[in-house]
Amino acid sequence: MRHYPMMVALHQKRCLVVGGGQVAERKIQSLLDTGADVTVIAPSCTAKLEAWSGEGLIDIARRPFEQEDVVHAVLIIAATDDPEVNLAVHAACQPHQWVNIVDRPDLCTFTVPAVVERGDMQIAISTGGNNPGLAKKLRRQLEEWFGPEYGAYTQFLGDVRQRVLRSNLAESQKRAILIELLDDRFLLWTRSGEFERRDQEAERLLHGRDATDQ
Ligand SMILES: C[C@@]1(CC(=O)O)c2cc3[nH]c(cc4nc(cc5[nH]c(cc(n2)[C@H]1CCC(=O)O)[C@@](C)(CC(=O)O)[C@@H]5CCC(=O)O)C(CC(=O)O)=C4CCC(=O)O)c(CCC(=O)O)c3CC(=O)O
Ligand SMILES: NC(=O)C1=CN([C@@H]2O[C@H](COP(=O)(O)OP(=O)(O)OC[C@H]3O[C@@H](n4cnc5c(N)ncnc54)[C@H](O)[C@@H]3O)[C@@H](O)[C@H]2O)C=CC1
Repeated sequence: MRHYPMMVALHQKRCLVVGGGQVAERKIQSLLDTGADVTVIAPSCTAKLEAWSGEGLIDIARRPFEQEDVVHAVLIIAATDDPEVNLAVHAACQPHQWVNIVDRPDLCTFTVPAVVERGDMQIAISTGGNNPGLAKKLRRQLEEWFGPEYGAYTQFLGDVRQRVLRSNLAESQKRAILIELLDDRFLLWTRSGEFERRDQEAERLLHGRDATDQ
């Protein structure tokens, strides 16, 4: 059955990760980027997880998993190296909880995609569990195509779009500007650091005249 791709707001949501190894660390990194409230249950953790705990970014309970640990978590990831423990985590979860069992794709109610991250712009890649290595390879290829400028570019497009939508322009004019805004020149100016030129052109679009005329 195909999974539904969605971007989930996890800010301050309680997330439980059982296991504190390399795989757990990778999943936790992306959870922290969302502002999730992350608790880790594991007898031993990687140095990075210990460091995050020291900085107050995550809570670690340094002991084996217990069934009651899943209570109150909206999202649970079982990432231990013991298949039986991972199964026990799955068994403890309720149907309304989002569950990822790292060694049992068939039991996952969500899986984690490979992600190209450029500020607010994200490209998520799933292979439907067929080959995570392919997702990783495609992520690396796309990272070549979508450079770091896409973060600032997305921000710029968001700011101008908001101004267009809040303006008193006619709907047809708004639509025309939003289409024009996606012309590659704005991307190229962002890439080359010509922000003033880019922003002036955006002003010209918004006001229908040369911004320097003002
Ligand atoms: C179903 C899923 C569940 C989930 O974890 O959410 C899952 C399951 C499994 N992964 C396994 C192995 C590997 N996974 C990776 C890497 C990643 N795995 C990720 C996601 C997913 N992995 C979900 C499906 C995603 C999709 O639809 O494609 C990525 C994309 C996201 C992330 O984890 O952050 C991340 C790349 C991030 C990046 O670099 O961008 C590598 C490569 C490496 O580590 O270098 C290997 C070794 C090579 C190999 O085995 O292919 C195994 C066998 C374990 C064993 O051997 O016991 C299972 C279990 C099974 O398949 O049975
Ligand atoms: N889905 C994915 O992306 C991938 C999944 N895997 C699977 O993930 C598993 C874990 O891999 P790694 O993180 O590399 O292993 P690891 O050996 O680095 O870490 C295992 C962790 O599990 C913890 N643990 C063991 N028993 C526990 C218990 N009873 N309660 C709580 N924590 C417990 C350990 O303390 C340790 O922190 C592998 O066995 C493999 O099956 C492996 C690669 C990718």
